[in-house]
Amino acid sequence: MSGRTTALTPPPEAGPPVRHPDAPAPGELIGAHYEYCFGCGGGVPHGLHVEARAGEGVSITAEFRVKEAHQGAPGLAHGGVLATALDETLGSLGWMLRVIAVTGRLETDYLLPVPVDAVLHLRAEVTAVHGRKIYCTATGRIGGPEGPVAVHAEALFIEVKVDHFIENGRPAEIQATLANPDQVKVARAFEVNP
Ligand SMILES: CCCCC/C=C\C/C=C\C/C=C\C/C=C\CCCC(=O)SCCNC(=O)CCNC(=O)[C@H](O)C(C)(C)COP(=O)(O)OP(=O)(O)OC[C@H]1O[C@@H](n2cnc3c(N)ncnc32)[C@H](O)[C@@H]1OP(=O)(O)O
Repeated sequence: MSGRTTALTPPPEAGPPVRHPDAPAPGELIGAHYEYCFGCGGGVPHGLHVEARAGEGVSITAEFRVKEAHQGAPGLAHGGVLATALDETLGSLGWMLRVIAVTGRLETDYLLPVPVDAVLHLRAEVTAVHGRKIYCTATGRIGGPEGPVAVHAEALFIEVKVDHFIENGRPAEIQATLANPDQVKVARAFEVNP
């Protein structure tokens, strides 16, 4: 495709991604990383409620059902919402590498309109890693897991420590999160000590 930025092309020194030995088994459901995450949290009524599963290698599969609250045009999903679904799926790749990573850059191609009530079948994979930089791609298909590609993304995620959230998040939510044992368990899964 044209117009790609060089920032999304791994440098020659980049290495292949390595699945962490403690990564969840293929097919295993990956729960929400944060209850109030707009992408995956159960505590957000109009959120996307993306449901992700570990894939083979360093990959993730996920599903997102487009709801009325996600429209941009009559009966069609908003492009930003679809980018969120891709971003969320890509973010879950951290579970396979056992690192926390945030989106640095996300480029999205919209190939087909996605109607309300459609299920977007998502798949993301890491293509290369260079230091803290994680190069990855994702697709969203409609009509089934093997259906036509409706959206495609290329992204660069950057590894961060849990301090990234503690230093930058609004204190009220950070304190509530650190007081929640389930949430601390999620952070521990990444071998960090909040
Ligand atoms: C307290 C409780 C904690 C709760 C959380 C617990 C657990 C979390 C668990 C799981 C998380 C799991 C899943 C998450 C899933 C989905 C969420 C969706 C993902 C998101 O929605 S996440 C939100 C949006 N995201 C941001 O909010 C980032 C804002 N941003 C920054 O916070 C900084 O910008 C940062 C940290 C990215 C980098 O800052 P920095 O100072 O650490 O590092 P630096 O700038 O040196 O960059 C290092 C190297 O990356 C290159 N680089 C950086 N940015 C680039 C860009 N845009 N384009 C091209 N290259 C880029 C540089 O060029 C350099 O490259 P080089 O090393 O070659 O020089």
